[in-house]
Amino acid sequence: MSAQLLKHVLSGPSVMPTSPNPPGKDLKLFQPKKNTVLVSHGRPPWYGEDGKKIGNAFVIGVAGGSASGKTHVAREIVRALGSIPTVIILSQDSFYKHHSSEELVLAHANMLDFDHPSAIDMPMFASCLADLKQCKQSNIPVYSFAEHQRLQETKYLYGATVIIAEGIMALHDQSLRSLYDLKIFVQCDSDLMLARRIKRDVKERGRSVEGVLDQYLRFVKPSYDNFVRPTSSYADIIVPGSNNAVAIELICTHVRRQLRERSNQFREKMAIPHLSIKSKSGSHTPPPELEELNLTVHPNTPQMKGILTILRDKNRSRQDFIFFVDRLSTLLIEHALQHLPYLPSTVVTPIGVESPGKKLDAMHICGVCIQRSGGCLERGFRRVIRDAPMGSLLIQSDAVTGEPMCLQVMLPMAIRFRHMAENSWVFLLDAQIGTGAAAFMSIRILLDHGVREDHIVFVAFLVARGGGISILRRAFPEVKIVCAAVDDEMEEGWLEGVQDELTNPHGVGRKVWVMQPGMGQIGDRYYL
Ligand SMILES: Nc1ncnc2c1ncn2[C@@H]1O[C@H](COP(=O)(O)OP(=O)(O)O)[C@@H](O)[C@H]1O
Ligand SMILES: O=c1ccn([C@@H]2O[C@H](COP(=O)(O)O)[C@@H](O)[C@H]2O)c(=O)[nH]1
Repeated sequence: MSAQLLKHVLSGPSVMPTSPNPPGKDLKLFQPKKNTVLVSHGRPPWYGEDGKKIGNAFVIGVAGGSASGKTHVAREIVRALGSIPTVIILSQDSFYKHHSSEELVLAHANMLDFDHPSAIDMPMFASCLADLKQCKQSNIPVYSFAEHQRLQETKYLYGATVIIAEGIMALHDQSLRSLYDLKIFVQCDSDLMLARRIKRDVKERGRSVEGVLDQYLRFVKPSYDNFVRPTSSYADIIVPGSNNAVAIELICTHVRRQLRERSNQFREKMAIPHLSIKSKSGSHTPPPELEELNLTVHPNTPQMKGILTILRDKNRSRQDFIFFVDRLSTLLIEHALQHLPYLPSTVVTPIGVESPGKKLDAMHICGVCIQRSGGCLERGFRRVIRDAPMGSLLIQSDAVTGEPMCLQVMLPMAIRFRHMAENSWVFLLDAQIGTGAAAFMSIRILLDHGVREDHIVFVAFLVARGGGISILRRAFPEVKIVCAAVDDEMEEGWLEGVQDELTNPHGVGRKVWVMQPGMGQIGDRYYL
């Protein structure tokens, strides 16, 4: 088993991975949570150079009787996959329907049938699963076993490479079966299932032994015989409900092979054919003409030149650097506001004159900074656009392949819900666009959520003309890119032995492909 400890990301800042293998944690005791995106070393690109998605998430359906061991099998698969980037165990239990007060009275008397296929909201389950499979976000319902009720809240999920959907009826409907790449049925003796269910429901679901037995005889066993067991004929693999380590290893070998076939050396494609004119590697490709790039470059006023001169000066103090970065980000965000829609608006002035003007016509505006250096633009953003929610994306290069890896997605509410994302304007903030790999991934994440391409305004201090910008422009021509300057001169190459707390705490052998325009490592200069 891999030594990678899976981490729960997306449920709060405290769960950011701090190290792939924290000391003192017993991996055997580690229980992968259901309905949570589990991240090991990050998610590699799931799209090609054209910005279009390559394939879908790999979806496994796991059915079987109640307490047959479906959750156990799903968790063991996650554990055995170990370093697979991002996994969700999606539980069918979340999709039990909302119950009326009359139904709740029956439920608490063990008289409500939870084992009939009609008890589960199959269309909703299929639609959430289909969204996740297509790399879109989903806000799934939350169900309380203790209350026998669907709760008000929903759970936001996004970004899994592998999805394991488990439930007694997971193979029942064709609409679900058509979404699976692999169908599993967990086969278990009825007496073992009953014994496990009594133990589990008393301990974890607040039930009495008598109640569990009543419900079992009235609903659970007949339903197993009539609806659940027959679905085993749809399964690709029948896994025993106990002693199933060999079956699980076989499944994992299959999944690993499938994922390998889908991998795609993205960083190389972004960087290699577009070497800069001052490349250290000696290869020369003419950079694109500025007009071709369709950038919104801030007018090169003397004041702008002055700020850029200060920021390019490697001998400037950190205090100066921070002060002028904040000024520059304020100016750039002001400049970027020209891309938002405005409506005519007439006001009456204090001297009683009607004055025709404009007012902003955007429903939701939010900012998303690409960590860490995108955070340098946050202060400017907040100064100009008051009260706009901010989110962040953590994207880092893989230590071995150099691929951009998505480690954390913390998006504002307006983007988490698709209907709101479709009406949102998003300012994506990063200090510079070099290889363009992080910008590419961030734009793709927003598009996956339903943000319109022409509603994305990317704001960066500098763009490297010979970097990935032309590929980025070709892939996402509608995105507005606003910058202070476009640099021909930049440093380019592999940075070796970089130490960073998240992915490579010891700094050994880590190589990062860098293309840095004239301000160098802006995040380091601002924060360190
Ligand atoms: N292969 C197994 N070996 C030992 N105990 C198991 C195994 N599979 C499941 N169990 C135990 O049985 C109980 C029910 O399993 P669970 O996976 O929750 O069932 P399901 O999801 O099918 O309802 C749990 O307490 C679990 O620890
Ligand atoms: O409110 C509820 C909802 C469901 N159940 C029982 O749960 C099992 C399915 O869950 P497993 O994790 O697959 O065992 C099903 O047999 C229902 O009877 C419940 O008791 N109360």
